[in-house]
Amino acid sequence: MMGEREAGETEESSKSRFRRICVFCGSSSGKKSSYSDAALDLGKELVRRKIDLIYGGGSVGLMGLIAQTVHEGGCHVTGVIPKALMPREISGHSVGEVKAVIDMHQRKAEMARHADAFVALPGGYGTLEELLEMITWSQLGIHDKPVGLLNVDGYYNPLLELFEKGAEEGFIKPSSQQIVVHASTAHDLIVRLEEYVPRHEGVAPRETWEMEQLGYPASQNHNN
Ligand SMILES: C/C(=C\CNc1ncnc2c1ncn2[C@@H]1O[C@H](COP(=O)(O)O)[C@@H](O)[C@H]1O)CO
Repeated sequence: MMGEREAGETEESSKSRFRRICVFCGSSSGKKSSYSDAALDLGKELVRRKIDLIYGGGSVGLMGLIAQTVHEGGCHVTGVIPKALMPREISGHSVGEVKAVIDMHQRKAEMARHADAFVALPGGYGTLEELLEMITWSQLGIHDKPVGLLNVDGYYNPLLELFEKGAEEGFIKPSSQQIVVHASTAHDLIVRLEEYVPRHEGVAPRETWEMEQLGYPASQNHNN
């Protein structure tokens, strides 16, 4: 008995608590094929669960792989890209919807506002900065959306160890350690994100952190 589901759908593919997930990932592909495989795998997992993608725009590196996979799978792709990165020689040719924004700050605010959860694939400084800001915003109570690390081939082990050390040394509250959800496969990570319940105390109530107060009114739209 399939109930409300269509033929071929599993329980996982028929519903998700997330409508859109924001993925941060390398503008390069990295040296191991496992990084590209993981980007493709995550893209397929989003499609299976009918989750739309928000990402940094462009077609370079792992960003391009996941965007292409989600787009070809029939889910919506929104690339949020600062005007300065829009020339094709920098970011390549985007798929799906492209939202042009003024700068990196506005990009992050846009991504954060529209996503229901965040996932970081392997990446460099840009990915780390985006990931850490979403963790910090969760810690402060700006949002309570799940933040996940796809720890492909142990790429993020040193960062996870640093977080442990931060807690041991008294810089990260034990209650804030649960903000970061991690797994080594896309399937396991999405399952954990679906189950995530925020348990830490934000520093200030969320209503007092409206994005509008950060200088990015919801009505502001810089589509070209
Ligand atoms: C620097 C290079 C290409 C720049 N092209 C980019 N296009 C779109 N978005 C980008 C680009 N570079 C960085 N980003 C954002 O940061 C994350 C990736 O940065 P990383 O340093 O590669 O990890 C990504 O999530 C984007 O939001 C040529 O390599």
